[in-house]
Amino acid sequence: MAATRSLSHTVAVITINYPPVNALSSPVRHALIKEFGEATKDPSVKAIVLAGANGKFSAGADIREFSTSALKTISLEDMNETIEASRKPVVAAIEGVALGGGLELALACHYRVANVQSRVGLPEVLIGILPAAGGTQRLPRLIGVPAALDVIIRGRHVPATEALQLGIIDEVVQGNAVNAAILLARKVIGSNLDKRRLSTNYVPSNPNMESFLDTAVEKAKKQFRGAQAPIACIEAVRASVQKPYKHGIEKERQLFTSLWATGQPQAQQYAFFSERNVAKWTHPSGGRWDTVTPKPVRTAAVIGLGTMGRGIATSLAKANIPVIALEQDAQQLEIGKKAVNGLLEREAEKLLKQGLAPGTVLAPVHFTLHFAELRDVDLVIEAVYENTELKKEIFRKLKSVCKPDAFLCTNTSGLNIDEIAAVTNHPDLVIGTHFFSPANIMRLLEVVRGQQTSLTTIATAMTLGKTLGKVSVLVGNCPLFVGNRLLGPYVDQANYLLEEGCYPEDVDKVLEDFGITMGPFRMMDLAGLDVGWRARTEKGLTGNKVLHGTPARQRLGNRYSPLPDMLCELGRFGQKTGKGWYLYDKPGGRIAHPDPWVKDVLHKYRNTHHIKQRPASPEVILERCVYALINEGFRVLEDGIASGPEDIDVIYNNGYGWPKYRGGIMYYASTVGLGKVLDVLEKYHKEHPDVPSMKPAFLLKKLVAVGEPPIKEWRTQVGNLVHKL
Ligand SMILES: CC/C=C\CC(=O)SCCNC(=O)CCNC(=O)[C@H](O)C(C)(C)COP(=O)(O)OP(=O)(O)OC[C@H]1O[C@@H](n2cnc3c(N)ncnc32)[C@H](O)[C@@H]1OP(=O)(O)O
Repeated sequence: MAATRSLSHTVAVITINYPPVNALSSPVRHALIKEFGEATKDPSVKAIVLAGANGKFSAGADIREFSTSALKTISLEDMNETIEASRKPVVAAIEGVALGGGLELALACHYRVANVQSRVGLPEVLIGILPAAGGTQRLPRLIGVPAALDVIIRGRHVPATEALQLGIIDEVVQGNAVNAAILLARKVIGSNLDKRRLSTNYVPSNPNMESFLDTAVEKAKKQFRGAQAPIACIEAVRASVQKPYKHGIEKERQLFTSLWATGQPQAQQYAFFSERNVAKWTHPSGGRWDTVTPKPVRTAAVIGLGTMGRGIATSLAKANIPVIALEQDAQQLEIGKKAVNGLLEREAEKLLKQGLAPGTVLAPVHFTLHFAELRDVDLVIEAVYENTELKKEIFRKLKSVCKPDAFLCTNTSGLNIDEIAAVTNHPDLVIGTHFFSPANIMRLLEVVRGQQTSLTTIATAMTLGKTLGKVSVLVGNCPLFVGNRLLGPYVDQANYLLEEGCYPEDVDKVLEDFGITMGPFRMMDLAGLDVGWRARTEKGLTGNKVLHGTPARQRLGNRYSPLPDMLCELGRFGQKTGKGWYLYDKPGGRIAHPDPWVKDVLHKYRNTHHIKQRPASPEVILERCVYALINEGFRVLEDGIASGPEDIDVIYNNGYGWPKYRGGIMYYASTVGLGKVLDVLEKYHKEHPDVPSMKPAFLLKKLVAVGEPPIKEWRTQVGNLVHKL
């Protein structure tokens, strides 16, 4: 049964029971209407409590139903109207989550009681839609327009204590919310419910309301660049102001329909499910997430307290895993300790605000200089800077101090895991973890399996990622793994565009207008141009190792742009030096100004190399940069480094500022049409055979040849391909 009913004296308790998250699917809506109808008719029932089984009220509408006709059976809002109209008081008992349609259902109830650990919210905007079951109409009526907009546009999960302060919740309890709701229900039997029916109230307004909403639209356009859902949310809330409820509901429906037609909800919902699917990892050997048992990680150690190590140590402590943090000398240890303690204090403040005792959530971090103290930990994360020799030296030490079954992780953004694992006695227990900075905030984690990494090690690292609140993607071991590997051809195209006539701000603008958080040049300035320069110097692409007589714009017969090297040779490393592709007010400044010096250098460079200036159109800039990413994405799939397009998309959405409303790089390719991507790449490659990264990938050609199957079927084609190679 999708919903059950029991009786507690005069109170009927109707419980949604639809694992895993009590989504309000068509069977649930039918069952709720049936149980509710019976409870309403039953003269022995004087009040009703609505609850969710297994400690969760409801995660809202069943997202999988949006693209089916099931949503049209009984609409959520029809159901909500029936509940709100009840003459018997209805109390929502919120445990776990009341999100989206779940909160909208609770808002249709006359009272709401929540457990202190629960969260409520209207996160529809994050999946490209708006709360269209009365949420944009009832919430402003309850808490006013500014507070409602803040909750709706950001789609944030509001902790119960904050929800109480905002007025969303009537009562917060430490214990069982259902028992508390029954008590409240009994108290309010026979009371006047007129004011508790939110749809009958008017939204508080003031003369500045229209301009407040106009400003909100302008802000949202800037902040969410191209995402339509936040704007639709504001327009729906606008329709609630001083208008009858029915008017607003009609507007909600219209906006939902127009949003659906943009394709953004479908892309964001693909992104939502992809994030869940990547947890269901598979290994080329046949091992899978559901057949391998992870080992518990009760204690962990972090080696190196630079930016990454601090974030990782904080992340572990936040997940209630006691940490031993190790540094090489007393001074570094002291600096690291201060930084970690600062981060933990901020976390403690957040917990206090949520009414939670930090001591029960945050585990202790112990700081040390001594490797011997790592002897009992279950898992070590080495997070020293990117240098294979240094990492190997540390892993040699770990081999002699750690217990033999300790898992050893190396945090790297692209070094060879196998080379590091080879210096230990148990390469099967070694795995790569590529955290993104700041590691205590960024959600993405690339988990990198080496040749010998065992399935248990993989399962343990993936589970740890989940415990840390990360979205973890299992990838294979190749230089730069998935995320950074794809950046190579993308940045190359951006550099070539400069050579040919564009300026950094032209290229960045096109990609940022497309929705990418930061264009390639602003991104490089932020990351530090010296990082790539050092790597190119080590590879012999620039610096003293380049053979005398090598043409400036060629390496090993392929096209090469020396422009970034030229900047670095002049000490222009980006934001940190106040100069890079852009000019900043001061070293460490954040506001990028187009730099006349860069323009001048580009003019001279083009003259020196006899390059005819041909500024590219926005369409060409977009295609060259984005299709370069896509093509490398197909190569990553061919090489078995990522196991499906979703993996690549999750990585780019969560670690590289790709706009989620475009689904992901590979999803975007599927919406453009693989045939078109192939044509553009083929044309480019014909004109520039010296840019091998733009040679269309075999898998792309194959998918076009088999009739461009939908993205969910690409995995099968990859499987066939890998078997045949
Ligand atoms: C007409 C429009 C009216 C209303 C619109 C809506 O209500 S839209 C839905 C709004 N709700 C949300 O966006 C909530 C989405 N879910 C979550 O944020 C998380 O799942 C949640 C509830 C916080 C639980 O997180 P947790 O990490 O514990 O689990 P996980 O995310 O892995 O989810 C478990 C499985 O449940 C599936 N799922 C979650 N929410 C929904 C949903 N609303 N509809 C359908 N399915 C949902 C999720 O995909 C997981 O499935 P699995 O097969 O196990 O991978």
